[in-house]
Amino acid sequence: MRARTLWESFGFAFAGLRYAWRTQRNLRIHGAITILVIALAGLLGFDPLRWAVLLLTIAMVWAAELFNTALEAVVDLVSPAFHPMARIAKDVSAGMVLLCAIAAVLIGLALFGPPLWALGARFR
Ligand SMILES: Nc1ncnc2c1ncn2[C@@H]1O[C@H](COP(=O)(O)OP(=O)(O)OP(=O)(O)O)[C@@H](O)[C@H]1O
Repeated sequence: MRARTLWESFGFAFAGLRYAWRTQRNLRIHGAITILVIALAGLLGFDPLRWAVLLLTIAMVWAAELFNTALEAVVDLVSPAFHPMARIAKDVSAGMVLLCAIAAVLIGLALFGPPLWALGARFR
């Protein structure tokens, strides 16, 4: 296979992101939540450590969803017909996304809870 330019490689990566965005409703939901939490973190004046944890958490959920999309495509390619192992592969992958989403909610509570509580206290 011939050597690619860096731009061509980025092009493939963006094509993958575009495909996942177009076909995966969950990813678009993550997109909306990502914009909301980044805006809220900005309003609350997150410190650098809070930003780092927030961005890592967002990346974790997006990466899990993208990996799940890639795995679904591979499973559909090798096993378009029903197969118990195909079901296991897809279910385990869905479990990974669920686990990451639950962790993200808990991390979100830890990150946003104290500053929101402190903000609320000023109005009580
Ligand atoms: N080839 C297959 N053989 C056996 N079971 C399958 C197969 N394809 C899908 N399934 C079952 O159907 C479920 C849903 O699969 P599907 O490919 O529709 O994912 P999805 O619901 O679109 O997931 P997502 O919402 O993450 O895109 C799987 O978790 C699995 O249990």
